[in-house]
Amino acid sequence: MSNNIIPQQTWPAEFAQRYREKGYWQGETFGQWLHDRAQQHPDREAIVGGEQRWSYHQLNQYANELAAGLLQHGLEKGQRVLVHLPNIPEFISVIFALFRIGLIPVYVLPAHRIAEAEHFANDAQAVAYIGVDQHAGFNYLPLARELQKRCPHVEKIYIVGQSEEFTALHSVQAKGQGKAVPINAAQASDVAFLQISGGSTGLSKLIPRTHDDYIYTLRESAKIAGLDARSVYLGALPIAHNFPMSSPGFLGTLYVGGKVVLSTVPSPEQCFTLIEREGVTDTSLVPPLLLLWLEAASHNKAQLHSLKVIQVGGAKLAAEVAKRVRPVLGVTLQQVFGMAEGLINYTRLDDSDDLIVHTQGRPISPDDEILIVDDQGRAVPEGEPGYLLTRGPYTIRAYHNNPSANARSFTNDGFYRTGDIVRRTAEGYLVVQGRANDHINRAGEKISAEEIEDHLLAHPQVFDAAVVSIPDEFLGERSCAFIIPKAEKPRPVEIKRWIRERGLADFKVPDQVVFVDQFVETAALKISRKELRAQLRAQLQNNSEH
Ligand SMILES: O=C(O)c1cccc(O)c1O
Repeated sequence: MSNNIIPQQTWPAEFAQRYREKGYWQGETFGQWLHDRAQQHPDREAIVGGEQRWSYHQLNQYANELAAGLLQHGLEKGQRVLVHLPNIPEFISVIFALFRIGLIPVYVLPAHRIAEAEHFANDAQAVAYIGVDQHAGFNYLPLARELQKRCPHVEKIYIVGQSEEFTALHSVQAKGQGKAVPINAAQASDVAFLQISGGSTGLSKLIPRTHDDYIYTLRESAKIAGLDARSVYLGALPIAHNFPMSSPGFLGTLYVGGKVVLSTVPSPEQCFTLIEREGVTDTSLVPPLLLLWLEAASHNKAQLHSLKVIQVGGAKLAAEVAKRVRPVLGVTLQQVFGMAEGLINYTRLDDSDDLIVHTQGRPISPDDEILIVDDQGRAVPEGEPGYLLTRGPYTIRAYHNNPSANARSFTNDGFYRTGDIVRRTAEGYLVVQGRANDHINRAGEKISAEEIEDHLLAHPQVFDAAVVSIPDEFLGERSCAFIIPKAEKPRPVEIKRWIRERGLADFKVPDQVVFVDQFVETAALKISRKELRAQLRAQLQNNSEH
């Protein structure tokens, strides 16, 4: 039963045919291309991380060994596996092992905790979890234990590092040594992995990406970012994120035969050292990190001399900050506006400074269809802001196993409602103006207001709660929880602790907690959550201005 991924709504045949005819989908798989690169340039460096330095031959071999070991453990094609790893080389050998034998990784962010892991395990009906003993001061073994207790279908747990009662990942690899595996058990049209959505409404949804569609974005993204075999990409953001994974990210770099350097943290201290030591040419950052890097580079630019391009995305970059990139860092800025569901826009490296500073770029593909519409779904006049809808050769047609989200998020003719509000310039570039969804974009992490409200409402002293985004100079946005207490008012720290103890990622803990007696002054009882959040946000901003 759990062997087969639930059938997806996918591209209609005539679209699929067009995407193949135009050469976007080339029938290639992840398992195949890594094998090809290892044949083409076995000794070239592929991955550097911590003390490890792997050639393409080694990466491919380790992926093979892991794949063979996992098959011996009884895992089967089509099954889902949670991959909960930080920026370490094993992240990459693990996912290629899974790709090769047609197992489906589900990427869990290192910052995610038991609540998220449980949700993804259930949603994907995962049979295994691959994690790490500890990272960034957090011990993941209790999480793995709890996960297995809550989700008995997660039968197998593999751990990088001290595995205690669980299976050590290296023992799986050892078991697979010298065993043959097929280079490629998957079809290019198969789902290769499940990426996670930002969770704009309620819980995160799973995003099924096929080999064909994702490899298309890698190939084009690498071209648009100017990557080639001499490129050295630094993974500074958590590489489980779609952005450093594929825009063009570590996968785009490996696709063209470059070198990937992994940093376990995105701090300027560690990253600048790696950039200098490894001759890093490209990296990607979210706006708050770019601010830190700009600050650090103002005294310390010499270490960055190999760096050529920085992609910035995940949240809107202020033009004032964008302007400082070239003078301060001596590199070309590439703005990226993308989403794990598909559509990616880039400014091009040879664009005018004006486009690079003031827009979020244009789509990858000539077949990315863009609609900008009003509340009634009618196209807005050119240049006016509206809701962004899109459809194309690498934008999903449905979430995994989620009919209600699919009904909300896709039009009948297969356009994805991105939830972003954009306008399009005369040159065809998009400028992000805002969003339709009530999520908080906290330094690139998208937090669903609804998800946090549900957890707050579970608190015994909370009568009602509304979570809103507040502009923040550094984070872009921070979260504020408005709470109507029951008889006894809890302290803000108790509310924050509550969210942590519910097993949620730290970035979801409200930055600010405000207690109020009621939400609306008037008798406007029929107010929507969305209007309510807007009112509260305005209220807080008015108060802070007075
Ligand atoms: O999800 C994102 O924010 C994002 C940003 C830039 C590039 C991407 O691929 C993304 O998924």
